[in-house]
Amino acid sequence: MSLLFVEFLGIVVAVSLCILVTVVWHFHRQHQKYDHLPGPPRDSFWSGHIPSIAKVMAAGGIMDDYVLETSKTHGLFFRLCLWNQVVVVVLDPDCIKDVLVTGNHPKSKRIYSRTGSIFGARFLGQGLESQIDNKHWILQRMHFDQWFKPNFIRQFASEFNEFADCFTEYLETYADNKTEIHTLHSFNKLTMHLLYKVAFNIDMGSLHGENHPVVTKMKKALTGFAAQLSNPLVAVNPFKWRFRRDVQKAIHFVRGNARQEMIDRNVAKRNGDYFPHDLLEYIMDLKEKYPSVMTDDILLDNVLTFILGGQETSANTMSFMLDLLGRNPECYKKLQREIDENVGAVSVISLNEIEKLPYLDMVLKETLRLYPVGKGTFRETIKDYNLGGHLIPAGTDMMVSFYATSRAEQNVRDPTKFSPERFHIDSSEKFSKYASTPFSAGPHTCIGKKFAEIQIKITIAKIMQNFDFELVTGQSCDLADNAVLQAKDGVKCFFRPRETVSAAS
Ligand code: HEM
Repeated sequence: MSLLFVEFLGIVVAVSLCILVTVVWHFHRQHQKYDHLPGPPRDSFWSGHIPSIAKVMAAGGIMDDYVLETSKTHGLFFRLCLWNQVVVVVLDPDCIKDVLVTGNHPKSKRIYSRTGSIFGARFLGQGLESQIDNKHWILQRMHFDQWFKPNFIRQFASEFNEFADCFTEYLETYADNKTEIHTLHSFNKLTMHLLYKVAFNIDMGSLHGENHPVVTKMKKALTGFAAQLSNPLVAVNPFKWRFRRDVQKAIHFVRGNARQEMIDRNVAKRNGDYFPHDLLEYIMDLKEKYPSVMTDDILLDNVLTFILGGQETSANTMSFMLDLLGRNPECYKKLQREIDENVGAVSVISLNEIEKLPYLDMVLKETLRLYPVGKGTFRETIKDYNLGGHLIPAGTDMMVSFYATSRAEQNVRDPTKFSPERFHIDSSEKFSKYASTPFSAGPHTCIGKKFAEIQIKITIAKIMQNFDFELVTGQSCDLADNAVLQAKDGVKCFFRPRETVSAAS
């Protein structure tokens, strides 16, 4: 061996040792900063609690199941280590109020900066969901809040009805009590078509047959979104290059399509054509009034944000609702009775009629308590912060798991039981309103809550008006975590037309 080679080897070993010592020191300092907080012991110095989380996921659970399990032994406030990153988990309702509402904490930069682009392709960009600059977010939110106000959304009641009718017509074709309907696929198509129509006046065609190309590409983009959020290694894995390329192409297609819609609308407006006050119209007015805030790119970011925020969330909620009703025949019958008695067979369900269905409201709330499809959210401390008597260092991510909070025995009585009555105004069971916040709370609360509630209630009421259904047997209750919470088997049902529907009294 030449002297030169030995010297070279010596340098390589010394540099590697220096790197190792620096990394060990960094990990050690990171852990030390949080050692005063409660939490389970780390599985490993390097990966922290990742092995335990991976074990739960390998057994068919989601990360939030691990969080819920941990809360049984470590309480409603604890720290978790994900590699060198420490996350403070907050499941205590009073602390959640502080994290989401009163404490004025911004969204976590580490988490939300990853939602702006997927594999380098701009996706949600700097729209409401991914905007981490608070000043810019406030400006956008202030403008969009107007469009999503309940009184504004009410004017779309006829479109919500029209789409629910298209959906029942679609179901009729297969309602022979022996054809399996994958309700999640069907609801996904419905919510995508409805969003495009109500928000952008775009007709995506029939619910039967092949998907519209935008639906197919959007699905691909969403798969990439979920993959990037759940496993950052997908972005660098050389064997995944084809997947990354397809996702990038899909995103370019979807953004290009939305951009073209905006151009076409401009031309049509110049020609004096009539348009409803849809979201696109509203967005384009904003651009004229505030050209420096609402650039073309920011507007496109928000178009995609509303589609992403509104489509799978509502579709999954409706599937979970059918699943829970199918497994709880008494609740099913009670809901059907309420709809028969208050709405009967009317063909257009107005918002006044929807307000006459308190049990439907309770069923929706209880469904979202058990399956908060948005799962959770993250905020960040900008200075050292005292939360519930625990000192949290500046720059820490605080995770609120809606799923684990509303399933924790400390927060809700008999939490795994489906009991819509617990949301009755006179219920003897009292729990904090921060024990179940599926639409989040505080300034970042879901902007589309009213939109989702109206859409879901009209669609479910129409299904119950027209059909009886039962779950296909042998389906698992396993959950999948694909950016939103999903039923792995998609909630398959058999439908049959109802024989008689009594008139509303
Ligand atoms: C059952 C249906 C829905 C559920 C459970 C849900 C849940 C949530 C949750 C938990 C958040 C807060 C996320 C966070 O704090 O990071 C959120 C935010 C948001 N949602 Fe929804 N959502 C639903 C439907 C919708 C609909 C229909 C739309 C639009 C058409 C929408 C648009 C948004 C937007 C834009 C945000 C970001 C708000 C902001 O940060 O200013 N969502 N949603």
